[in-house]
Amino acid sequence: MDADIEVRDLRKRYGSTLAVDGLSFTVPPGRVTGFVGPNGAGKSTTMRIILGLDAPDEGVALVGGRQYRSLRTPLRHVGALLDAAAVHPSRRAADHLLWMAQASGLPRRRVDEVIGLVGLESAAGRPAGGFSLGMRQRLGIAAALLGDPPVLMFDEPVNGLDPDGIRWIRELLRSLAAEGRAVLVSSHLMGELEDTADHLVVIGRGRLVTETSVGALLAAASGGRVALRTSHRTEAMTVLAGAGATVAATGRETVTVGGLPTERVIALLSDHGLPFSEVSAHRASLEEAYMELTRDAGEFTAAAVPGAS
Ligand SMILES: Nc1ncnc2c1ncn2[C@@H]1O[C@H](COP(=O)(O)OP(=O)(O)OP(=O)(O)O)[C@@H](O)[C@H]1O
Repeated sequence: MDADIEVRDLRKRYGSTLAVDGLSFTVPPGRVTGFVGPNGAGKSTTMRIILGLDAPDEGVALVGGRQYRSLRTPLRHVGALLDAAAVHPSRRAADHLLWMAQASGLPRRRVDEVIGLVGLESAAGRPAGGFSLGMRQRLGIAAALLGDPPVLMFDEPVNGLDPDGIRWIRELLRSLAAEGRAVLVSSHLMGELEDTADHLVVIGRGRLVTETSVGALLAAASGGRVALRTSHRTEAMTVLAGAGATVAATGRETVTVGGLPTERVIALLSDHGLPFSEVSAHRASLEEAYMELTRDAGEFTAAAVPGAS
């Protein structure tokens, strides 16, 4: 079976809300694909449709070339973490996994394996109702991994986690992709995916904004700009802007400069006796790249910032 997800011309309406509006994208094997868009963009709806939990009005969603509902043992094809709270509170973690494994004809030893993979050994015999959010996320991930599936989907997996939990999930996602699996991970915050995703599917109001590699997006957003650190920020900005540069303050002592080569920036500062401690090629953050990407899409930006006009 192919390890990929294919979404083609998907459309889904709830009453007067068009949640997904003609969306198409693919999630190939061997990399982490970030699924990004503001709250309400249609990410969860798309994931639910991929998992057969909701039916599209138009279009198809395929896992390994097949519709979810046609899979006889779905856990072996795709694992998903959509809602970490979806475990009966009085059920012990190991029993929850065993029940899932038995329903899919998976051996009991697989339960112990996934408990080990997510580091829940010491809590496996306890009722899930007493679990912290981080432990519930781990249990949800253990369930997703149970069938050793080639395709994995995680809806906002780092929501509410502490820095250790976030680091753990990032490393796990990367290692699952390195094993050749197709990994789709959603987030409404671009920055969260900076160190995790290789590729991005960006959506807004149910429509595709762009499908791009993280590297290409960052390179385009960094586009020949120079990062400058100086204790004389205001004076430096005045001099550089006077020479035709586009300047933007990024911190108390930091500025990005567009439209002038590095040598010219250095020459201008030196000519005006302005000290600087650092001049380097600017590396945009994913958040900056995202803002740039959506800046001209007025409708999309308005959706990203409720109440903005
Ligand atoms: N079952 C439903 N009934 C009615 N409207 C719904 C339903 N599910 C989603 N919607 C609406 O569809 C739109 C898309 O919602 P969805 O949850 O898919 O977005 P999202 O990108 O996952 O957002 P978030 O980042 O907040 O999770 C929203 O306007 C939402 O209110």
